[in-house]
Amino acid sequence: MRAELAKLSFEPGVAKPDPLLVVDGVTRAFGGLVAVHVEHLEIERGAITALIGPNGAGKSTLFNVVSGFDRADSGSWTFDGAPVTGRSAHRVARRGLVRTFQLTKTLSRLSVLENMLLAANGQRGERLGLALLPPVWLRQEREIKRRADELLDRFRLSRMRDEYAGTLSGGQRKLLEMARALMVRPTMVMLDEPMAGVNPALTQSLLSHITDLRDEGMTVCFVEHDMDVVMGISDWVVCMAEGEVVAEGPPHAVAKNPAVIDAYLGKQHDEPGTEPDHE
Ligand SMILES: Nc1ncnc2c1ncn2[C@@H]1O[C@H](COP(=O)(O)OP(=O)(O)OP(=O)(O)O)[C@@H](O)[C@H]1O
Repeated sequence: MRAELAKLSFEPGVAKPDPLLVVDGVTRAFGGLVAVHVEHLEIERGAITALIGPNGAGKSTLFNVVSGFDRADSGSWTFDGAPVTGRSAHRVARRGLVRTFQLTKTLSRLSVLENMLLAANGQRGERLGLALLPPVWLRQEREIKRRADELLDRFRLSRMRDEYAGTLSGGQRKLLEMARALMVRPTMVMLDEPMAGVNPALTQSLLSHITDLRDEGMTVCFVEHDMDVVMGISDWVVCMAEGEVVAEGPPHAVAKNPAVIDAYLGKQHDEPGTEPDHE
């Protein structure tokens, strides 16, 4: 349905042909600051959606709320037709929605493989009865290891399998973060600045991993500040400013959208100390 996106009206909150995630009336405030106030947002299944907006626009907070890492003050959201409002991150992940973090969650004093196995935690032993039966448990253990090795191979981290994760470069940590997210075989991944701090060679590799995931049918939503990256791989772009969705559309339409230009320029103009001197 990706091709259908170009036919939509490019309005904030526009209905998508086949939405996987649907957000309604979600608000989240910190003290007096309304970090997120999203009236309606649909994320198309099987597409790459970029979430852009100036610093403090509410992008990470929205990711946190829908993925179960933070609570909303109001609103609801559904994933693949099922209500997931207020569910824990663990339960949301079991439904197929997984997020990664700007600062990766890898544990430096564990090996790369152990980090992968930890990400699968919760798959095993979900049903206590089964978990108590050693053969079943062992079979699951083997399956989880096989999945981890397959992903380490895919992300070219096999060489590092038994090294401490702390020895990985920044870019390799990002790859590991993505590989870990895939351990639970999600249908949608939310990537928070997957390219930040990554050298140009690995950026290319990360970008092709993201498009490969989409081409295999996964839904990808990612927060990104680098507009070249956004333009290069997104099927659709959502722009937030001051907690709200201010524009949506295909990359080139969004780049020209006055609300988007305002969001970025307005931020600069509002910055204390950047006012022109009228004296
Ligand atoms: N735990 C928190 N406590 C207090 N304020 C918070 C908290 N988390 C976020 N905020 C505030 O909410 C607003 C939105 O922050 P958020 O991190 O979601 O923005 P963002 O669009 O992801 O920004 P960036 O691009 O800089 O990561 C900001 O003003 C931020 O300071």
